[in-house]
Amino acid sequence: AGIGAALQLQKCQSTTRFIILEARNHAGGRTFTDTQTFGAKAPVDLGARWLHHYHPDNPFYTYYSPSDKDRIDNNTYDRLKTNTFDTDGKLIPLNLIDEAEIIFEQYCTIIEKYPSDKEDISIFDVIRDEYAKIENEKMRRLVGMCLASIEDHEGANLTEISTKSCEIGEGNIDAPILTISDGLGSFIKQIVDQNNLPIEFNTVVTQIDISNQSNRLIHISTLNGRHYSCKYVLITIPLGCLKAHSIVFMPSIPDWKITAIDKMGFGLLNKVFLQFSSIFWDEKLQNIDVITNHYYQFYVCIPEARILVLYIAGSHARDLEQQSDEEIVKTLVISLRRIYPLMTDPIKWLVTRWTYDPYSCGSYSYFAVGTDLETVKDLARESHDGRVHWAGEHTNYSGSIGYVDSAFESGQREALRILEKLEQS
Ligand SMILES: Cc1cc2nc3c(=O)[nH]c(=O)nc-3n(C[C@H](O)[C@H](O)[C@H](O)COP(=O)(O)OP(=O)(O)OC[C@H]3O[C@@H](n4cnc5c(N)ncnc54)[C@H](O)[C@@H]3O)c2cc1C
Repeated sequence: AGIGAALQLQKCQSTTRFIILEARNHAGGRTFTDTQTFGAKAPVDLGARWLHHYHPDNPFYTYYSPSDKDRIDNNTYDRLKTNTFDTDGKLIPLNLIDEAEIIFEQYCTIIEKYPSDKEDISIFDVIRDEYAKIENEKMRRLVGMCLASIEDHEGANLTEISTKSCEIGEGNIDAPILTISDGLGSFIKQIVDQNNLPIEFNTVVTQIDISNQSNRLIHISTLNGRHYSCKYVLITIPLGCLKAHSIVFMPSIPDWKITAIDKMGFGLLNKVFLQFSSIFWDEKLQNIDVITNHYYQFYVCIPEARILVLYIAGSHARDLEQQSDEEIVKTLVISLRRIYPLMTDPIKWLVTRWTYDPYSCGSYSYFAVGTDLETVKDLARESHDGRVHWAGEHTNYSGSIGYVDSAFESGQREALRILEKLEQS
């Protein structure tokens, strides 16, 4: 969001002076491509990997021309390029998956048709009775897996997600999805470098003082003892940091915004990267889904780097964060070995723990039970006499929320507002 705003402000730099204060030692926030752990030839995105809504309306469209190495898909899941294995390690035939998907589609229709005049309840509460009716244990597991894919997408448990609002904020979901081979984080970094954006790295903002009425200047203090003054400030820190009160506001954030911050859901999606000395799975596969007695394991395959990436969300992700890397890897290897008895142990691994990232405190926002578009509008609405502006994926009320392009669009939106005010003053 900060980068989107900065590019917009840069267009009018002759009249507007601005600076981005960034806590980390690099740009991109939740888009970061790691080229160290597995080497420069095996870049991995620790946060966002896919550029969704990839069509000419996407603000990134003009910034990037896909190369032959990149991929453009209609979906991140292709059933023909996915193998699904049951608890006994046996491959589940496609016709059973199809059957499960038909039931899942019926649930989606029930969710969509939930009456708008009824009290909001969780997705799970809406389908609970139908789900309980499935007598065949295998089918129950398969439908459960389809349901778990929603949890993966939202970063939250079905018991937490709003039935009435879950469809909002997806944007043009049918538009293609771009996978950049060098990493989405590398692409965002490239935009920052090419445009020479004025960023002060390693600058953790701790306090924003808007109380001075005499000169109408806002005073910003940072952890490394620096002070900045400005007319307007745009806050683009993640919702997780707002929930954790990581910046002190003087006077404090108004109650209506605090309510929105507290109510809106901020989910958790983690990734576990496992690199092997050789590929033991079918090289053509895009995904491997494994049903275990504890949770569903969704792997994305990166054969060119001999890597499998586990995506895990919600409470399972929170539980996993409590374990050591070695414990996590051991559990995953045990369930994978049931399918591939001859596989070797991974040679390298990497586990993300987004909850404990102090500059994110989770992964991305979702509509928690009881929230709606008004909540997002409150998150976006300026405060403190119009001098404090707000952007970030969680504020993008006129498009999608939770995505990289959502964040960028919200930054552009607020930059235009600030520019308008500066022009009028
Ligand atoms: C595991 C994971 C997978 C994801 N996958 C996808 C995907 O495939 N596609 C997709 O579109 N989206 C994905 N997302 C979501 C996407 O990454 C975010 O929606 C988007 O990057 C958010 O951008 P933002 O500008 O709102 O926040 P951020 O990118 O988090 O930027 C906020 C910035 O504020 C900085 N900051 C925080 N606190 C302070 C402070 N006190 N002082 C100074 N600076 C501070 C942070 O360091 C950060 O740089 C994923 C996210 C995660 C975590």
